[in-house]
Amino acid sequence: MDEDTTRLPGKPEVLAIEAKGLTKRFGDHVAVDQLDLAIPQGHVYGFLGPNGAGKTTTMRMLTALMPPTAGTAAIIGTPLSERQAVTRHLGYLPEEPPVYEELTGREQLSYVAFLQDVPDSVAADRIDELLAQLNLTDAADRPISTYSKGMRQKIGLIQALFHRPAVLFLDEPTSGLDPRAARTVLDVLKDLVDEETTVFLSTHILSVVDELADTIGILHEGRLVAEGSPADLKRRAETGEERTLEQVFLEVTTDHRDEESAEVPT
Ligand SMILES: Nc1ncnc2c1ncn2[C@@H]1O[C@H](COP(=O)(O)OP(=O)(O)OP(=O)(O)O)[C@@H](O)[C@H]1O
Repeated sequence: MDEDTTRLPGKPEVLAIEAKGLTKRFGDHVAVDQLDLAIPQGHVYGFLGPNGAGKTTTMRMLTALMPPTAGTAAIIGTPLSERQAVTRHLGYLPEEPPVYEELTGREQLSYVAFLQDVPDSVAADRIDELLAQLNLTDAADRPISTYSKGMRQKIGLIQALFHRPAVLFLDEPTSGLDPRAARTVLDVLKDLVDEETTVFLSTHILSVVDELADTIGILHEGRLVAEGSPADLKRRAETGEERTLEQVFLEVTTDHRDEESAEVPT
């Protein structure tokens, strides 16, 4: 039988991110509780939730950095258990981007290119292009130890997208950025989405997901308590009344521990 279900007529396209019953326990504490996700390729998924809701833990599991306690997940159809294969499909910008303080921004990116087997001739041009796109050219040859938080964040973003991954996981990508720098990063993300990159974006900045996300998922106490398009979430099903994303967030992140439903609340 043909394994490639993407090419069979009538069969659904392989999902960018699929999770079934994904669960993480730390001792008695359930940080992520039976999470199901089905995110199509090319989508932007905005992942919201209060502090401690389990967002970073979810991203660490989906990027194969932390094994789940239970459940399964796959990136572009490759199960997380096939760690090497799965990491080729994905890029990850964690909250604290991993960088060598003593290297310059350019050297750090050259090192990343080397680790990713990108030939020097190709890497140099791509590094120049990305540094320019993120307004880092002037700082490129200074040690990272002299960088501001926002500059580090941009280097972290370049690292995450350098190998042109199909799926990009971003933890607070605009954290520490001034409004102009945040706009630059959002424009870079929009270009990636135009090229069919799937973006899984965790942030506390609601306007960012409101602008970029095709689907928003809200996590509370490890459970997905709401999921839908920004427009659907903001429209009350019963009355058609409009509300802000902030109102939705505040409503669905009150105590939902005993509720089973992950539907859009009305
Ligand atoms: N390594 C760990 N050991 C024990 N508990 C952990 C560990 N990592 C996370 N937790 C706990 O799991 C829960 C979820 O944490 P997580 O960092 O995933 O939340 P978050 O939604 O990313 O929060 P924030 O918005 O504050 O970054 C928290 O209660 C946290 O204390």
